[in-house]
Amino acid sequence: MALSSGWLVACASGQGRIDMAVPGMATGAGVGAAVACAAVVALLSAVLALYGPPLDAVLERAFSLNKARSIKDMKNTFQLVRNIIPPLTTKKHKGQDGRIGIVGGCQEYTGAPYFAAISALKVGADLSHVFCTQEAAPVIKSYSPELIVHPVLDSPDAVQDVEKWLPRLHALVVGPGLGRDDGLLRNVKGILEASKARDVPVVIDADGLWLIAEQPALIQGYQKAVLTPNHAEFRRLSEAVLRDPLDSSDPHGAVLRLSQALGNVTVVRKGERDVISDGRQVLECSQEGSSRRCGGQGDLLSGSLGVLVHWALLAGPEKTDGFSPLLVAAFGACSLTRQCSHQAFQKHGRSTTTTDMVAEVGPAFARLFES
Ligand SMILES: NC(=O)C1=CN([C@@H]2O[C@H](COP(=O)(O)OP(=O)(O)OC[C@H]3O[C@@H](n4cnc5c(N)ncnc54)[C@H](OP(=O)(O)O)[C@@H]3O)[C@@H](O)[C@H]2O)[C@@H](O)CC1
Ligand SMILES: Nc1ncnc2c1ncn2[C@@H]1O[C@H](COP(=O)(O)OP(=O)(O)OP(=O)(O)O)[C@@H](O)[C@H]1O
Ligand SMILES: [Mg+2]
Repeated sequence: MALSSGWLVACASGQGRIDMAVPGMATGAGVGAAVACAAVVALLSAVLALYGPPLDAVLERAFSLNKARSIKDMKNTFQLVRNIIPPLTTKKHKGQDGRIGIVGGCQEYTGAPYFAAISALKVGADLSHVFCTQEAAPVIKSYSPELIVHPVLDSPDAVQDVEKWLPRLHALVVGPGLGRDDGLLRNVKGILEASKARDVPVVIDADGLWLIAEQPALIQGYQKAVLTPNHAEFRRLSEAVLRDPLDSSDPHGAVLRLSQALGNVTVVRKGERDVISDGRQVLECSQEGSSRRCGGQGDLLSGSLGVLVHWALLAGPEKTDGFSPLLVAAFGACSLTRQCSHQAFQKHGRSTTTTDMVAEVGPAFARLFES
């Protein structure tokens, strides 16, 4: 809606973009004009209170690129995420929108692989497989009938058992709830090598990053890998790969350097702001999240990213306008996770847990990418 004598104000609300026209600025003079101005300011304030901050302010918070790109670029980056999302049509068969594997789940940790696997489904994957230890399998199965659970990770044939599924998987998320048992990590090393040999994209998180810090050569130069370290994991990786204490004064540079040292593997450093780099460009995502730091939010991110990586690679660089598809996928997963956190917190406040965030994946996805 637009009025010829009015202002067009663009706001981002929970429901997406809302255009509102504010009439009356062209006619007033003197006191009349001042009153009209005050009225417009009051009206705008009320509108902003109702619908949230202006779109540009939302985007400014959500994005920055080497501090030099304009708000137009920020809008474009959300658009690039939209570009990689496959259309829902009646012509597809089950599996086409994503068959994602999660490698993780052991005696101690069953929640993490569940959060990653269910998030992949909620984002839009068709099938989610969990490869976990024998003991963890019945527990993970009992959380959800939607997951396909393979109790193979601690078997002597673990690598072959997972390898036979690789031709049918579009991406693998390695590490949520894996634990650090030496035997399990040896099997995961074999699974990573098999995935690289078959060109399967991998997202490496949590204890998968512990393995990479021990043996960076495992992932060196693999262009279909994304690492998603939290604060502690980033420090560990940086110190192992760069052999220097972490420089906390330059967060963008630190991520850029780690990515470069790993041969342009994409790195997503999670934190108050998420910093993403492929060793060439740096993106920052500070989409409004929440102050709740309950466990499992990173698992939601890595599971979502598994799907988005598949979609981005399928869409290809022509849809991502020169950006690396993995960079766009990572930006999408970070903004989605933070938006889930924001929405869940609005409903549940301090009692928010990752289960509440999983329930927000659909609405948050629609708000960010489908409105
Ligand atoms: N429900 C489940 O099953 C879940 C299972 N999970 C699984 O647990 C496994 C281990 O993963 P992880 O992330 O706990 O391991 P790790 O790298 O040792 O970091 C822990 C230490 O790092 C520190 N620290 C962290 N952040 C920091 C910060 N911002 N700033 C400063 N310090 C920070 C912090 O140190 P502290 O404060 O305790 O001294 C903390 O003790 C893994 O398999 C994972 O998937 C989780 O996914 C959650 C849900
Ligand atoms: N201080 C913060 N403020 C706002 N958002 C944050 C903050 N720290 C992390 N996040 C967000 O929380 C999500 C998970 O990041 P986090 O660092 O908690 O991962 P994690 O430790 O691997 O989680 P998990 O408990 O699943 O292992 C990311 O989307 C990140 O952007
Ligand atoms: Mg984690």
